[in-house]
Amino acid sequence: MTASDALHINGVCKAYGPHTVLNDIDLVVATGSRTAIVGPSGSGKTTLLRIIAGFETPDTGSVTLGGVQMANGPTAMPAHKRGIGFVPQDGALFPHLSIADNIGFGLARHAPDRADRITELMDMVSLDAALLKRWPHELSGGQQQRVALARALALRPALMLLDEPFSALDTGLRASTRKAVAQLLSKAGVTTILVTHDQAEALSFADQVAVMRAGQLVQAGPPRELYLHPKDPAIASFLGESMVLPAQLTKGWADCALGRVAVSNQQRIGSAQIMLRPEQLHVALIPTVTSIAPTERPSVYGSVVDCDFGGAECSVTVELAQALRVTVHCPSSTAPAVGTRVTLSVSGNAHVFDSTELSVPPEEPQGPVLASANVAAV
Ligand SMILES: Nc1ncnc2c1ncn2[C@@H]1O[C@H](COP(=O)(O)OP(=O)(O)OP(=O)(O)O)[C@@H](O)[C@H]1O
Repeated sequence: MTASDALHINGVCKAYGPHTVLNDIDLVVATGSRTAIVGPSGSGKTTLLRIIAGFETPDTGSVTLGGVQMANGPTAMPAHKRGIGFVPQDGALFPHLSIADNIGFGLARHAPDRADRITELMDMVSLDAALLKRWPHELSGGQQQRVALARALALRPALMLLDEPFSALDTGLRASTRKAVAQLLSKAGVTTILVTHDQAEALSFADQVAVMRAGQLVQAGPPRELYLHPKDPAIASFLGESMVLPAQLTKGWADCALGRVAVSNQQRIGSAQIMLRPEQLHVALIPTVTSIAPTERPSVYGSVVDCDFGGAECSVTVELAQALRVTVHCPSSTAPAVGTRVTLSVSGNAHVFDSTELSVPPEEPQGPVLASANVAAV
């Protein structure tokens, strides 16, 4: 453990009766950083957050915050002594208290600086002090979430836990509230853990993303690292649209249904599964043959069979050889029409999934594989 590591979770296990909910969780969260915990419903995210907060105890394993032990198996420090802020999904403001009294709930009633501190907290969460006299039901959902955050910040917590705090907000408000909250927590230097179902939210909010699956923490790291180099296809598709293809690898190249594609792993040879993100795929109208040099000729041709209009972007489905279909996102302004013949090209490197059984070189070198079943997802 180092002094800069705010939170250490070591070997945490939790079961309810015969049902194991958390299985040997290890996680480190650095001081002042933001971690997002994502995973499918029932994977154990909220249980882990509740153990950190002190609302539940682990069966085994420990939780340490700033060098102080919060829990070691069922022996645990009470939640109110931990110095941890918690903002639940619905904000959970007290409906019978004014906004000022909600924010000042944990502050000493007769403290001389109470009013100043409440105004300062309103300012921190970018709310007008004129709202202090209102009741919770007189505020919008986004304003209520900010009040809930101000109430949690009032006690200057060492760690802030956010349990899906933006999920009740509509899309536009959700994005702006998320950004504002991220900025203010970062400015205040508060270490934060966010639990969310929304992978885009996790990727944009956090310095570290931790992916949970069936009670296990399957991968944790910087958002870009997880998005571009997920450990397995399930994590890949959980973090965004992905296309997983069987391929044959040779020295930095993969031969697959999309032709020859550069890969990030130069060492691997033989059979493997590779992944591309949709933004790496590009369609273009077929150029006249004389206008391109032979080496630049794209290797894959297809026909547009569907174009799904989505506002700024269209999802264009292209049928390749052997009836393989691939969906590509294009700006609506340049999306090719159904029936158009197009070329499909790939930019950047494909990610190669780790797989020990596939890293053994095949006995016979194999030629390029162009068409194969299994163009998964997108
Ligand atoms: N108090 C409890 N008693 C029994 N089972 C529980 C209890 N709390 C949670 N569980 C079970 O533990 C599992 C994990 O629940 P948890 O709420 O941690 O998942 P989650 O990943 O947060 O899910 P969601 O995204 O749907 O909120 C679920 O199967 C749930 O039914």
